[in-house]
Amino acid sequence: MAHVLALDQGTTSSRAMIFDDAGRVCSSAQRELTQHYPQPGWVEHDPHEILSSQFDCARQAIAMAGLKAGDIAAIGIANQRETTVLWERATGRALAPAIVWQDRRTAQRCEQLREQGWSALVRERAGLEIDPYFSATKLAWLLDRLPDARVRAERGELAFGTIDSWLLWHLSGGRLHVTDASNASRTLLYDLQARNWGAVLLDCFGIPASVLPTVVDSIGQCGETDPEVFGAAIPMTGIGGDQQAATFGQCCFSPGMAKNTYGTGCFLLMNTGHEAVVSRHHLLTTVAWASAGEVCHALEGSVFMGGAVVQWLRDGLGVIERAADVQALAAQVPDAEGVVMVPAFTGLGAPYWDAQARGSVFGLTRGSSAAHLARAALDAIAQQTADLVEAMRLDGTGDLRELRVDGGAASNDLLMQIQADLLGVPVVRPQMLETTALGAAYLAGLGAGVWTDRGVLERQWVQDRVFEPQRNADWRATQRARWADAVACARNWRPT
Ligand SMILES: Nc1ncnc2c1ncn2[C@@H]1O[C@H](COP(=O)(O)OP(=O)(O)O)[C@@H](O)[C@H]1O
Ligand SMILES: O=P(O)(O)OC[C@H](O)CO
Repeated sequence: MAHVLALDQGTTSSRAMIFDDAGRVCSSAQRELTQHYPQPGWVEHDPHEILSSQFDCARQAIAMAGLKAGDIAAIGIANQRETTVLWERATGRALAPAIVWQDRRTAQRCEQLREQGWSALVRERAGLEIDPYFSATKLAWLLDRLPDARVRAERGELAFGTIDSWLLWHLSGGRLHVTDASNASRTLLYDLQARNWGAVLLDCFGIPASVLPTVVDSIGQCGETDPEVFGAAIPMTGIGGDQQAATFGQCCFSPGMAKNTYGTGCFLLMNTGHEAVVSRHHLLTTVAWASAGEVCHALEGSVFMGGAVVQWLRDGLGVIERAADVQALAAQVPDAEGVVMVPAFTGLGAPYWDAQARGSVFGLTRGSSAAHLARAALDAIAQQTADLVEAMRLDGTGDLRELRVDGGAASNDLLMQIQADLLGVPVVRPQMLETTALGAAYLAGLGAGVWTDRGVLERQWVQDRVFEPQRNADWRATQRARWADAVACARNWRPT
């Protein structure tokens, strides 16, 4: 029996899971990652803690499965995307903390670039919005702020990478400086048509080509681990940004299929096939995966506050003890009774891209309780997702037939029912909710020949529950209109 090791390096934790060739979980290990907030709007990780936590749990997962490194057929990597690391090639030491995708320090620079009129060209070439979310302005910030960094980068002494590149560099003992196309397509520097770094984009963001990794396929061998790391050389045959990996793990292999992951944020990706559909409604065009020179694209909507709203109810307001308690609290009331929450705590992502909007609650009365707030929080998660589905429809993707769901908050039955009601399409939850790690294993297993084709994987996908819509179109229209009003009010509020 063949075994595949999946490394899932996420925003809040590093995870490692071993799967057998029937797609079953043999072992799983996880380590929390320290979050650093050195200034308002800044979010950082220690790149070396990312390495130690990820490698420790990989070793633990191998041991827990009763295996040795030599028994592992392949390693697949799925990672938090956009997060930016700059390191010294000679020593492999990071020059500064990693700037995390949630970090807003380059908001002004992005505004400047938008004012200079770069948005249309960038959207056309990179498929993305000019927003601090993506890597390019984070990397430029490091090159401009760290002593001698720009000169050293131009001399070829420094390497840039998203977390996949950073892990691969150290897994290979400093031999590999690569990234896959799905991660590259989150940097603002990758030209979707040229299928490589784009000279105009490098110019726009002021990035020297000498710091960039080589772009490789998501499926296929890119190298082997240094035997020092796990005790034997293991082929590394799969790489994907975590949301693209989850799309693969959900077996959304055909155009029109979509998944939404309800984690800290919500990330909805729809497979658009070979075509890189450029959105006219502020969604993102992204590489889903690349294999044997073939590229599959996706339209993506990224929502910054998903399950994190529930964390706020827990840690900020203290109205629940555990995230899962939100369901019972929200179920105490039949609906939010006019309370609408817009969770723009860090601005709004797709399709608004409004860095200035702030979290707001509307419609409070003397009768409003914690239960109404909890209900409004779940409504808000589902409404933000409905915004994305609506934008996709306007982009001409056709009507969504069903939405596959995963991530921590997808275990919430009430949220899933609200989602189905607001979308008017079935919401389908698989038994396996760790689809990111599963997707990394699938990419790697296909790359190593553990699985011969995607049909085998489709047969391993098992449904847990389908949530059918229970409300009519009039109800949906009223709810959506109320939400649109609330979003407009939240966007009119300007923080001082
Ligand atoms: N039953 C639940 N209902 C609603 N939200 C939940 C529930 N369980 C977990 N969450 C939320 O889901 C998120 C954790 O999901 P996870 O997929 O582990 O996220 P990530 O990979 O982004 O760290 C947290 O923000 C948490 O508040
Ligand atoms: O680490 P996650 O699962 O919250 O995913 C983060 C995304 O990749 C950011 O784009």
